[in-house]
Parts: sequence; C-alpha cells; structure tokens
Amino acid sequence: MKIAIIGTGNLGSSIAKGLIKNNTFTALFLSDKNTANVDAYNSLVNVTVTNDNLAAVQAADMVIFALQPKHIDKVLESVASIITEDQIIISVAAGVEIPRIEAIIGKDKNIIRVMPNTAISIGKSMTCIAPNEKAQDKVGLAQDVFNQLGTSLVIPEELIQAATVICASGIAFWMRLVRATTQGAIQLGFEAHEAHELATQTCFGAASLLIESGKHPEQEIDRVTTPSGCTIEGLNAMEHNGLSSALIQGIVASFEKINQIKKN
Ligand SMILES: NC(=O)C1=CN([C@@H]2O[C@H](COP(=O)(O)OP(=O)(O)OC[C@H]3O[C@@H](n4cnc5c(N)ncnc54)[C@H](OP(=O)(O)O)[C@@H]3O)[C@@H](O)[C@H]2O)C=CC1
Ligand SMILES: O=C(O)[C@@H]1CCC=N1
Repeated sequence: MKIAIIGTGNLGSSIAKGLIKNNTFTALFLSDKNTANVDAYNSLVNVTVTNDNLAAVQAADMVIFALQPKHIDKVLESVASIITEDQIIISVAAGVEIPRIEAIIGKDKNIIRVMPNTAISIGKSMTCIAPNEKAQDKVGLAQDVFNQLGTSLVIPEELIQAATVICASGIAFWMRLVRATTQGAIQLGFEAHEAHELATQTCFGAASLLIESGKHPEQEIDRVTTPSGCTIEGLNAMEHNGLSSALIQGIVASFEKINQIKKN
C-alpha cells in the first residue's frame, strides 16, 4: 500500500512514526507546508518528504488528511480534481463530517473518517473507523493498516465525535490523571522521577489487567479494597470530591465543544 499523509503536525507525524516503525507501506509520502517534524525520515528507503500536496496525493493508494478543521476544506479543494475512485481518502479532522468532505471531493470517492490518538506513534492507538457509502468495501483495508498501529473498531459515523472525546482527547485526560498521581506521590516523599515511574507503571498495570482479564473495573477494585483499609478510604474521599462526576462532566463538555466545531 502506498500511503500519503497530508499535514505532518502532532497527529500526522505520529501516524508517520507508527507506520515507519511497523513498516506498514510500500511507499510513504509526507507532505506539509513545513516538514520540520518529519524531515529526518527523508533519508529512509521508500519515504518521500515534500511540500507538494498534489504530488503526494497523486502517488498514493491511501491518503490521510491530518489537517486542522479550519484548513482541511481548502486543501481538499486544491486536490479534488486528481482524486480517483480507487483511492482511499482518510480524514482524521475532528468534527469534520463525511457529507462536508463528499461535498468537496464527491460522493463517488472512498472516504473514511478515522479517529486515532497520538499513541499511534508507538503502535498503541485505539482507532475508530467510519466509512462513507462508497467505501464500505474498503474498510477492511483501512483496518489492516490501523490494526498494525494498535486496535481498531468500525463504528457508525454518528459516534465518531464521541470516539474523538473518549479516545483522542482521552489521551490528554489520562495524562492529567497520571500527573495528579505523580504530584500525590511526591507529596508522600518520592523523588519526581520515582513518582513518575510509580504512576505510569501502575496505570499500565491497571489497563493491562482489564484488557487481559476482560473484567469490569469494579471487580478488580473489590480485590484491592481490604475492609476498613486504606484503599476504600482513599477512593471514597476521591468520590466525595467528585472524581467520577468531574470525569464524566469533562467528557460531556468536550463532546459539546466538538459538536460546536462541527457546525463551524
Ligand atoms: N493531535 C491529536 O492528538 C489529534 C488530532 N486530531 C485531528 O487531527 C487534525 C490534525 O491535528 P494536529 O496534528 O494536532 O494539528 P497540527 O496543527 O499539529 O497539524 C496540522 C499540520 O497541517 C499543516 N498544514 C496546514 N495547512 C496545510 C496545507 N495547506 N498543506 C499542507 N499542510 C498544511 C500545518 O502546518 P502549519 O502549522 O504551518 O499551519 C500542520 O503542520 C485535526 O483536525 C485534529 O482535530 C484527531 C485526533 C487526535
Ligand atoms: O483537541 C482537539 O480538538 C483535537 C481532537 C482530539 C484531539 N485533539
């Protein structure tokens, strides 16, 4: 598969890094106004770094548009005439719905909205995928690519905004929880680097337990909370201060914001 990424900012360069790590392509074209994030890849075999969006789009079987919502329409307009019915066109732009893309490049094109997160750079992204009508039979090809960069789930397009909040913004939410844990550990006497390791490895262990056991979090919590012990004391104090409520309210606020972006 020849893959092009148009826009090599935070997410585009993360996708490029993941693809390169996994060697998930026969040729990779990386195009941006400013290619500083990916210039180092230009020396790799089968990787081309360019400022020429048209050339990158023309050369690829799959084109990933990793542009901000305010830029994507113009870039799509500038390449619309060379997009073919066989190419797979992927947009990761948050809030930019398939009909908006179809209006620019045509309903007869294979358009897939994909929502990865920055963990794609290390092959650990939770990536949601939603195709347009024309691209139904290309979803498997998209999953082949994104499953090599983590885990993927095909969902209806109506759920992509929600997936953006939970999976893409979610990386930032979890980072903040890790940071808070680190701050707590420092207060209890650990050096900052030790606190960071304790927080990240415990977070990794918690996620791994749930993934490998398939259990509900509360089942695992029950195994940790000794009666009258320190865990339930801490959990209840967190809940009295609104931990679950704050998270849910944050998720809903993020979702309301993405629905505003959609309208702009
Ligand atoms: N960051 C994340 O974790 C996630 C982001 N997304 C979505 O992905 C998209 C990209 O986000 P992100 O990577 O953070 O944004 P960035 O701004 O970091 O990256 C976008 C890149 O596109 C470049 N660009 C702008 N105009 C053009 C053009 N005409 N031709 C080529 N390149 C151009 C920008 O250059 P310049 O800076 O010079 O304008 C920039 O390097 C957004 O729509 C976002 O909603 C989705 C999931 C997660
Ligand atoms: O914050 C944003 O709007 C983008 C979409 C999800 C992650 N970053």
